[in-house]
Amino acid sequence: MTESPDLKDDEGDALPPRQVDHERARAAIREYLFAIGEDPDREGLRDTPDRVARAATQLYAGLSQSPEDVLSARFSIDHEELIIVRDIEIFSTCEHHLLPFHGVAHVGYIPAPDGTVTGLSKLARLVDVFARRPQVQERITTQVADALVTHLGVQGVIVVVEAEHLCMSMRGVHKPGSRTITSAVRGQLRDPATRAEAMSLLLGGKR
Ligand SMILES: Nc1nc2c(ncn2[C@@H]2O[C@H](COP(=O)(O)OP(=O)(O)OP(=O)(O)O)[C@@H](O)[C@H]2O)c(=O)[nH]1
Ligand SMILES: [Zn+2]
Repeated sequence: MTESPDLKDDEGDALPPRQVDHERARAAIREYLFAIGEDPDREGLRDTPDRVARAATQLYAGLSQSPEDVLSARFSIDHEELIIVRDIEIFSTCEHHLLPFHGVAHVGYIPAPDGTVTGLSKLARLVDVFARRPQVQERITTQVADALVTHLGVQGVIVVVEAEHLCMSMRGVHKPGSRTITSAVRGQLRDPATRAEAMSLLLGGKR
């Protein structure tokens, strides 16, 4: 397994990618069902711990993936202008309540000075690497931006994420429909004119 530099221990050393321990997850969900007053042996719930453990391998697949693997697809096309992929659907899990948050991510970047770009789909894959972990929205946003700087050497990047958090909709404060918007901007895209152009392209025609 390759090391994943974005996963660090308390000393800042890189941790190896993590796989879901299926048996442990299954046993924990069975126990959780007992804890909420359910009977995990009743017919409808009998296979639920196993299903939830299998679902966890998808929901948290990003824990075993690293951004540099995704960004290894590179093409030299001598392009040094803004590239934007917007409306990338994003599903993540809030690390506070383990409930979903769902929305869209928009990613724009100005390639490295040598004009090297990555595949368009890789931007969406990069978002998934960070979204498929227990997360907060701000961290996904900054991790995507920083990965493009670190691994692709981009001259500028802007990432905007808009999402609804089910922990705010179906419990707690009970505010369905509220959307949280986060952004991260690096390099040349901090320039006000470039940033304004990027924002109008990112959000253009949507409002
Ligand atoms: N900043 C940030 N907060 C989040 C995110 N997802 C969930 N939260 C918030 O995490 C906070 C946790 O607050 P706590 O007071 O510790 O937990 P709680 O008692 O369940 O809070 P309530 O949700 O207000 O009922 C809540 O305000 C959530 O809205 C996120 O992605 N970013
Ligand atoms: Zn939450």
